[in-house]
Amino acid sequence: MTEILTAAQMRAIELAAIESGEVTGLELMERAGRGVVDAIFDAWPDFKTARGPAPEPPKYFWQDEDAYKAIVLCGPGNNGGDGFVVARLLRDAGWVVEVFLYGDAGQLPPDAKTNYQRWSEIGAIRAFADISEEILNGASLTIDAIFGTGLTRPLPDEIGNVLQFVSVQANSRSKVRPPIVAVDVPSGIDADSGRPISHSVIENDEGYYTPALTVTFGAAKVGHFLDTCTSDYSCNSVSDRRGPSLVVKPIGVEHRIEVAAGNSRIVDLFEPDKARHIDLLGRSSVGLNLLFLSKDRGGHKFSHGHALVLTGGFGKTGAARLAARGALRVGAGLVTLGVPPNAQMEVASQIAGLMMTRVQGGEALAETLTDARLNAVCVGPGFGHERARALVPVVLSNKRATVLDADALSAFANAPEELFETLHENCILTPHKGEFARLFPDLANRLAEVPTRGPAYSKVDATREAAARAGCVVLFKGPDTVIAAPDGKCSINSAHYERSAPWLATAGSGDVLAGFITGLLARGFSAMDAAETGAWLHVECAIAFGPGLIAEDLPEILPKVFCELGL
Ligand SMILES: NC(=O)C1=CN([C@@H]2O[C@H](COP(=O)(O)OP(=O)(O)OC[C@H]3O[C@@H](n4cnc5c(N)ncnc54)[C@H](OP(=O)(O)O)[C@@H]3O)[C@@H](O)[C@H]2O)[C@H](O)CC1
Ligand SMILES: [K+]
Repeated sequence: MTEILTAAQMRAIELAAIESGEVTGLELMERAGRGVVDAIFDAWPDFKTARGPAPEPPKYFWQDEDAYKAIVLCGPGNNGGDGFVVARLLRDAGWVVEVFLYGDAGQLPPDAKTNYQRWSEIGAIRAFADISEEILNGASLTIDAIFGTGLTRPLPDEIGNVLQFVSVQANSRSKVRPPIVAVDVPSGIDADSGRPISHSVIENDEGYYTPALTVTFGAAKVGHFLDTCTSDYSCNSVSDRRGPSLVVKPIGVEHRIEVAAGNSRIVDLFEPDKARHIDLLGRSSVGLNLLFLSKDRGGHKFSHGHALVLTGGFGKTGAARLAARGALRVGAGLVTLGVPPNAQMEVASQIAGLMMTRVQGGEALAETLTDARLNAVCVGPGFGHERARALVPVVLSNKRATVLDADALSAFANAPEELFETLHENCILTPHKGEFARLFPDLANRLAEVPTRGPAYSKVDATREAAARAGCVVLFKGPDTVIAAPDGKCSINSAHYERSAPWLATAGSGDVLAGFITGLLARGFSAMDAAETGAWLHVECAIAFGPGLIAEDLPEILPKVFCELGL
């Protein structure tokens, strides 16, 4: 797990570092600008040479001069200050650089003003009004240093119009365009929520602009992994196949940010309210309870738990069978499918390795659950609303660790409070966007409103509120899956940037996820650990399988993922 920060947390760290006397704001800005230029040269090694010929393939630009040319768009705050540093360093590296400033140079904050002056001594600064399509198209690279973590309100039209064009540039699939590098955060995107504050101004048919590369400082920001910030429109990224890149450059304040297990966490230092802490489930598995996934040599099947996966009726059992297969592969000792009589034949012919028991109504289910060895239940995939309304209360009253998915959630759309009253701390709800809106319509509406102020209401906020209301863990699915516990503990399971897994968007993939989590519950994981580990493994499986993935492949590739983890 990796710590990710809100804009306020990052500001607090920066301030503490400056106030302690260990670094000046100006030095931090210099390191930030240097970080951007280093990241550019890492991403496009040809740019280091400062002069053409244009790299082949791909063609990054239209070159009509010897030197590479950068357009640097600077805003009125410290993000703009970083832009002036980048301009100077690129020029030192032999580039032609054109700088544009939004706003009044006299109003720049002190460190940005110093760097403005340093640049003024070596180059011109023009107003935003002078920017044209021709200028932007004639560059090898555009640097977006307009706004970073300080964005508070909708963008003025003048900036919106430039970003509108940049957006078309970045998103064009028909032409090779000069890449865009965002300093800290793509301008107009709120650093906490990943949502555009300026929605109406810039969004076009192809969506918000996606930089080829975003370079952020010290730690990634929460918004980098949420909502629009993770949309994947760019065809002009560092590597087209991989999609947009996010690079975190150190600026010397990292000792103040929790980086490794055992260190004090940022939240302990700056926010006594531990609930504000947010983890990122990224490439690193550090912090996940993976050792617990190994099976000790002396164990037998009952020492790894017994999961019950309830199925729907005839013709509707596929989803639950996928979940059951996931539960078995993730290591539950036994998995039993609870099947209504009309689906027995269908299930019996397709369940190698699984067991089956007859579960028609509430009485039969209560009887089944008298077996205390059944320690985890999955209910919802392919279940049907009627069956869910009858059986979910029985499952919940038996207080087993339980995953409620799909129909087990939607069936309570008219009376979510009824469901919340019966949930307990060992439950996990796994809604996708539509199911979330059925159970938490007010939170979904708030999330759907176009934000007019930053920090904007985010998927993290909504999931935390939902978990507190439901009194159990909520895993809000999507390409930006957010997992929250009632006490506010929260993580984002990222499937973006170097962990991009677009093939996961396939029918049945959510059923397998519910099965993974149920299997982990059966193995004794706590609800939050099971949700986090299940979601993380789910993405790892998709990455391990790659293109062509269908849901059935997810459980089958899990052994390979386990092997690579050294289990
Ligand atoms: N955190 C670090 O360790 C470092 C951060 N650096 C860089 O600094 C920015 C954050 O700088 P900050 O000055 O706080 O914020 P911004 O540059 O993003 O923007 C603030 C200014 O913009 C005005 N503003 C905000 N929204 C709008 C808008 N919609 N339209 C017009 N103007 C807007 C705001 O004005 P106010 O009236 O709201 O005060 C500010 O003037 C961070 O992202 C990093 O890039 C350091 O350089 C390195 C260390
Ligand atoms: K920016």
